[in-house]
Amino acid sequence: MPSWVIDRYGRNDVLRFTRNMVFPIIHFPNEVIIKVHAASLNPIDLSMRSGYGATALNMKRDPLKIKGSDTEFPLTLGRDVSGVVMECGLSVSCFKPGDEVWAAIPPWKQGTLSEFVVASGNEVSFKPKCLSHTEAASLPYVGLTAWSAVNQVGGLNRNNCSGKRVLILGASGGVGTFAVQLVKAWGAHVTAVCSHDASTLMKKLGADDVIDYKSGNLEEQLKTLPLFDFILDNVGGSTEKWALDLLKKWSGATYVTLVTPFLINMDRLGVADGMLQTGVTVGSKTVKHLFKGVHYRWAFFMPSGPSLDEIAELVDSGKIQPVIDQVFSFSEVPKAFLKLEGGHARGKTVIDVISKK
Ligand SMILES: NC(=O)C1=CN([C@@H]2O[C@H](COP(=O)(O)OP(=O)(O)OC[C@H]3O[C@@H](n4cnc5c(N)ncnc54)[C@H](OP(=O)(O)O)[C@@H]3O)[C@@H](O)[C@H]2O)C=CC1
Repeated sequence: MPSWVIDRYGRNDVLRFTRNMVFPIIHFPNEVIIKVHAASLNPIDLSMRSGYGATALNMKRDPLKIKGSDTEFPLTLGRDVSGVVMECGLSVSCFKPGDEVWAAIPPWKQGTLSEFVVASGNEVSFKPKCLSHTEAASLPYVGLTAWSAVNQVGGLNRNNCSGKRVLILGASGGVGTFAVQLVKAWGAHVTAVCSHDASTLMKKLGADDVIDYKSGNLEEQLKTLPLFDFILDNVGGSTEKWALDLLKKWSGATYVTLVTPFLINMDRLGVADGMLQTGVTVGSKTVKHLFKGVHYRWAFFMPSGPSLDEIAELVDSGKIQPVIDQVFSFSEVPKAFLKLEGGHARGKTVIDVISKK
């Protein structure tokens, strides 16, 4: 089947189009095969192209590897899919061939830059009815990441979010544009931090305050605002040195970052030492900030069909809309990677897998 694959890690020239990728088969009774209509790219695709996370991901891939090949290559990138169910394993009762579905495929599985992809039934959900496949493919990975950070790790939900002051750093990208809409839909007061040229988009998505991080000292600008109940950090780096001081103290206020050294530590130090290092880092930071009266947390993308069901409801009720930066045809996948690599995302980079171009 037609797929974009890599045979080694590296820069953009490692991407290779083939018509001869082996058609996927159902290994476990809970799996479904999806015909991919559209996919999208995320920063993790760029990182994985260069070998990021290979140590940990290869451990998870092992059960599949022993079924045929002794390496992870040829490896297909791409995490998001919107498409149509082609075949279901024997224990799949929620879906049948012909259903229009969406999913985010975890990074240890073969990806969606391909004509077909295999997913576990519990990773799949019915596509929002109001969206085309192209629109739908822009949401699962960033939506589930934001859901994990805001809801599962941060503890915010539709019942407790009303009136809470939420700060989103890096609000103009894939995760940020979703997170702004999510907490706004739950009634929060949202402060979005982005470049000046994204401020109209942020207002359109519902942000109450928009701060341009390039105009003057960001920390000083944010200190002039009332304290926050929740911070989502999509930027990382030096931000966490000062951002936690913007939280209300001793009130359960939480800072959640998506930029963590979890997989890098394992690539650098091996699995055991990498996990140890990660545990020590997150543990010491959590305790340090707990003594200062605020919560410090890391969050990760979590594949989940049930969470996608909830996201689909928000989409179909008009509370969350896809934010698409640019759409590429399947033949333009390398160009789409270069676009993503250029940074300054305003929402998502989408691939129309079955377009005729
Ligand atoms: N832990 C996990 O499981 C996951 C982690 N992530 C991570 O979260 C981060 C965000 O992901 P995603 O939204 O998909 O990325 P995108 O590339 O879509 O967006 C990043 C956005 O941040 C903006 N930006 C860059 N620097 C700053 C800054 N200093 N302050 C404010 N905004 C800034 C960029 O625009 P501009 O430069 O023009 O301002 C861009 O709009 C990435 O680092 C990603 O790796 C994502 C998913 C899962």
